[in-house]
Amino acid sequence: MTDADQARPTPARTATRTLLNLGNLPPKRSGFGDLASYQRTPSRVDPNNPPWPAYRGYHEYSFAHETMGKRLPTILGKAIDDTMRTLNEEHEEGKIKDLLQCIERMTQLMDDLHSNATLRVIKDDGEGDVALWNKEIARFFKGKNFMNAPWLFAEAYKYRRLHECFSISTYWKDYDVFFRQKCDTFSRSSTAVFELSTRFADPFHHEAGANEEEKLKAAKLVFHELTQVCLWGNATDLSLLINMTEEDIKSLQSTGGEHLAETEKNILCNDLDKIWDHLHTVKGGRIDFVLDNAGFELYCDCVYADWLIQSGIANEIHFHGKRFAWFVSDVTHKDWSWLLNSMMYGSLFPNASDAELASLRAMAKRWKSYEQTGQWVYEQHPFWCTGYTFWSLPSEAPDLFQHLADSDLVIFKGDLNHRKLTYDCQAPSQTPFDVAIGPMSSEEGAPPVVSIRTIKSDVVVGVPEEVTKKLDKDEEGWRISGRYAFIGLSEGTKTK
Ligand SMILES: O=P(O)(O)OC[C@H]1O[C@](O)(CO)[C@@H](O)[C@@H]1O
Repeated sequence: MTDADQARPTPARTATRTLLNLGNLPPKRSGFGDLASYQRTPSRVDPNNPPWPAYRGYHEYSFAHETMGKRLPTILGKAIDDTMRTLNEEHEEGKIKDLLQCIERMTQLMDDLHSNATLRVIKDDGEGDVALWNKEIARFFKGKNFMNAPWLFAEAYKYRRLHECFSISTYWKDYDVFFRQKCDTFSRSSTAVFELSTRFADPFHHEAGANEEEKLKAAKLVFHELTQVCLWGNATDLSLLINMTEEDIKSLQSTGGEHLAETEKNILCNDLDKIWDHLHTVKGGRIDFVLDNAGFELYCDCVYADWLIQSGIANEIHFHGKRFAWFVSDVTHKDWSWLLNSMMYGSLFPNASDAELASLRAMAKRWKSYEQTGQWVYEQHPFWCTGYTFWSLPSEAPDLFQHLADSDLVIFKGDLNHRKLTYDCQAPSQTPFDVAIGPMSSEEGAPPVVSIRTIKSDVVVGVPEEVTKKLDKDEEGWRISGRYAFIGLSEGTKTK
């Protein structure tokens, strides 16, 4: 019996059973059509039963299988190595013993992953999300394990359990097992970092004597290119690229105009023009970034946000990060501060010229001043680190929804946010983006929402069926390669 069958209400039992002899009719056949083409009625959607069938770890055809079976244990193994390294560098006995217990808990988590254990509740570690987690487990995932729970939930649960290994300790509550990797990748991104800083350190200005029409045209061109810089910044994903060389990093970080033009054809759903039509009418507004990865991607997001302020479109930018280490490279407050401070004071790039370093500092100085004046605000709502998809955002985090509703545009960065927006299920690819994100587009007060993602997992919406069918046929692995991308807009209901 499939999960979908299990969720169906049991029909009322009839008093007597009538057995018909159907011997002359054609035999019963199974396997009619593709399960994925049936949409669940909205009232029956819940975290274990998405609008279309979920991806689950036991689905060997999906990236869920590879992730749950191989990638997560590898990531956890590396996390244990990192913690051992910290242990070897520590000198206080109390802290050493405490950290050893964290390592024991990580080893237990590894056993649970390997043995496909049942998902237990999260221990009360005083975090603001415990009630949300345990309510969801009790209501929808009782008795489920890592492989048969929907992939999105099981994967998020693993990162929450990893956090718990530390959050219940005495001295290591905020320890980030991925911090070293995140810093290291940024410091190996010098080519692309300086490509941008040397262009954007000087305040943005229009050509002298340009008229309004020319200014608008120029702004549109910058918008087009910077949005793509912000998009391809999402390609440097540490959870996928476990042992990246400097050359790998360089080829992923496309910031040059020529490369951008070449890669624009890989944006399978491209609402850039529609987004500009909306954005250029906004003056001194508020834009929100629901962040994805730290380091280079965050740096690109900040360059973009800086331009949004300088162009007069926005006067306020809210950045939404995670409260703790999440999906390897997601931004935490520590990553945010580290980026700005290492740009300003660090010496991460020993081969850089004085002019390059000066350009980086000039930008960091301006970004820090935005923070001081309150034009840039960093936030970290507990909801972002739960297993809920964003279909549940209005109901499970109404305060956050109301807050986002005040924005002129909410930009969701990256693959994971895209999975959460679309319920990470097997929706037909031609499903329009605003249909796929459900309440985030239809709820009263829903703000305009943009998803900017390089495609790194199975779910694809907003793309004609013939395009995905051809890719499925011709290019194995295209859904996880990060070679293709998505930039989609939902206008929301605010202005309607
Ligand atoms: O950093 P991003 O763009 O959210 O990508 C995260 C990656 O990890 C995944 O969650 C799979 O583990 C996918 O969403 C994607 O492959």
